Amino acid sequence: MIIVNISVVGTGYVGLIQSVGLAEFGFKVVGIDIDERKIKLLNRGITPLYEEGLEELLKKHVGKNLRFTTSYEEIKNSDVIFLCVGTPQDRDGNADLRFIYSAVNSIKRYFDDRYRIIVVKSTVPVGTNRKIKEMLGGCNVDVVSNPEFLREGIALRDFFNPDRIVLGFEDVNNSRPIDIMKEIYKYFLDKRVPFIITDWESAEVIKYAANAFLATKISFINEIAKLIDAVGGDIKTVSKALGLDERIGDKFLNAGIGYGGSCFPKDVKALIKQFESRGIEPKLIKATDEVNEEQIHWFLNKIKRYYGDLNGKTFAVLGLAFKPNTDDLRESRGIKLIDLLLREGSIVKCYDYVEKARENTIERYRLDTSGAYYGYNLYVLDDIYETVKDVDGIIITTEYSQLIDEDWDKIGNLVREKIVFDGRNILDKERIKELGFKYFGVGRG
Ligand SMILES: NC(=O)c1ccc[n+]([C@@H]2O[C@H](COP(=O)([O-])OP(=O)(O)OC[C@H]3O[C@@H](n4cnc5c(N)ncnc54)[C@H](O)[C@@H]3O)[C@@H](O)[C@H]2O)c1
Ligand SMILES: O=c1ccn([C@@H]2O[C@H](COP(=O)(O)OP(=O)(O)O[C@H]3O[C@H](CO)[C@@H](O)[C@H](O)[C@H]3O)[C@@H](O)[C@H]2O)c(=O)[nH]1
Repeated sequence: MIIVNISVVGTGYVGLIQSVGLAEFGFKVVGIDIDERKIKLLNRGITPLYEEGLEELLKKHVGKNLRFTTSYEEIKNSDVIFLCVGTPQDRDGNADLRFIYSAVNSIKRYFDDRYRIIVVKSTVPVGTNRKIKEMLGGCNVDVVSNPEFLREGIALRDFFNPDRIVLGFEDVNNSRPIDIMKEIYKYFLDKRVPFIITDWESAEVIKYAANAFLATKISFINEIAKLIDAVGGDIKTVSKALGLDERIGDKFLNAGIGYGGSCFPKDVKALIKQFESRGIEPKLIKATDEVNEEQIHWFLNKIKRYYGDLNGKTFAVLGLAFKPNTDDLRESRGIKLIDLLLREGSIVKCYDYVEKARENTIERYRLDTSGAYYGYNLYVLDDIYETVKDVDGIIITTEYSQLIDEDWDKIGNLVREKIVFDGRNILDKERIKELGFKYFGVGRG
C-alpha cells in the first residue's frame, strides 16, 4: 500500500507536532479539529500554542502538503488517521475519554469499504484501543496504539529524535498494519530508532508506566530533599552523586515544588484508577501522587514560617508555565502557588519569560487591562525588574536558566527585602548570598 493521505484528528500539542512532522516527511496531511479558531489560525500559518521552531515548520508546509479543517469529511480520502485528541482528568481522577469516543464516532460516519488504519496517539487507559476497535465493528480497519513521548518546550526535537517508537497491534502476526506503520515511520527506522512491536495492552501500559516512573523519580528526590532541609546539606550534591551511578541516572532528579503539566499529574492519577478498578492497590504510585500534591503546601509553609502572616505581603512570582519554554499553564505549580498566596491575602506580581504564558495567565484570571485581577491583587508584568520592584520576597516557580544570568545586584536594589524562595533550586546559593540575599531552596539547608 502506498500511503497517499494522512489525517490527524486533534491539533493540540501532540496533533500539531505530528501534523507538521509528517508533512516534513513528505506526506500529504490534513489536520482536523473542532476548534474553528485554531483551524483558522493554523491555515494562516500561525500556531495557537508556543513551541520553539513550530511556526517556521508550519509556515513551510501549510497550503502545500499540509492543511487544516473542521470538516470530518476529509476522512473519506484518508488512508491513515492519527487520533490526538485530549484525554484530561475527570472528576474522579480517571482519564476522561469523551473526546476520544466522540472523535471515533465522527470518523466512523465517513468510513466505506476502503481499508484504513486508526493510530491512537492520545494517552489512553488499558483496554481503550480494544474498545475503539469494537466501536468500529464491521469496518475495514486496523487500530494501532502508538503512544507519544514528546516533552513540551522541546517537542519538535523530541519528535524527530525519539528514544523509541512503541506500536501496539491487535495481532502482532498481521503484517499489514505493521508494514504500513513502518512505511510511515521510515525516517525513524533509517535512523535506527528502536521499534517496540507489541500488543495493545503492553503499548498502553508502557506510556503510563514511563510517566509514572519519571514522576516517581521526582517525588523520590523531593522526599529526600525534606530530610536534607531538616538536617542541613545540599540536595543538588546528593542528586549529582546519585546520578553518577549509571543504574540510577542523572535525569529527573531535580528537587523542587513538584511536577506539573498536562501529563504527569493526570496520568499518575489515571494509572492509580486503572489498578484500583481491577482490585489492586498501587502503593508506590499512590505515594508518588501524594508527595507531589503535598510539595507545594510544604513550600508555602516554609514561606509562612519566615513571614508569620502572608496577608498584605507582596511577592514576585517568577515562572507561570509548568516548565520552561512553553505557554502551557496546565497544573503549573507557579499558578497553584499564586492561587494559594492570593487566598492568604498576599499581593502577587508575576512574570514568565514566554510572552504567551503571560497572556494565558491574563486570560486565566480574566485580568482587566491594568493587570488587577477582579477582587484580588494579581499583576502580570512584561518585565522582570518591574515585577520585583518593592516586593517583600521573590519566589521562583519555573526552572528558567535565564534567571541565573539576571542582574541580581540590580534586583537587590529594587526589592523591599532581599530574600529569594527558590522553588526550583536554580540559583547559585553562595553567589546570591554574597549579594546580601537570604536564600531558601528545596533541600538546601
Ligand atoms: N502535551 C504533551 O506533551 C503530550 C505528550 C504525550 C502525550 N500526550 C497525550 O496526547 C493527547 C493530546 O494531548 P495535547 O496536549 O495535545 O492536548 P490539547 O488539549 O493540546 O489538544 C487536544 C485537541 O483536540 C481537539 N479535539 C477535542 N475533541 C475533538 C474532536 N472530537 N475532534 C477533533 N478534535 C478534537 C481540541 O480542540 C484540541 O485542539 C492526550 O491524551 C495527552 O495525554 C500529550
Ligand atoms: O527533575 C525534574 C524534572 C522535571 N520536573 C518537573 O516535572 C514536570 C514535567 O516535566 P517534563 O517531563 O519535562 O515535561 P512534559 O512536557 O510534561 O513531559 C512529560 O509528559 C509527556 C506527556 O505524557 C511525556 O510525553 C514526556 O515524555 C514526559 O517527560 C515539570 O513541572 C517539571 O518542572 C521536576 O520537578 N524535576
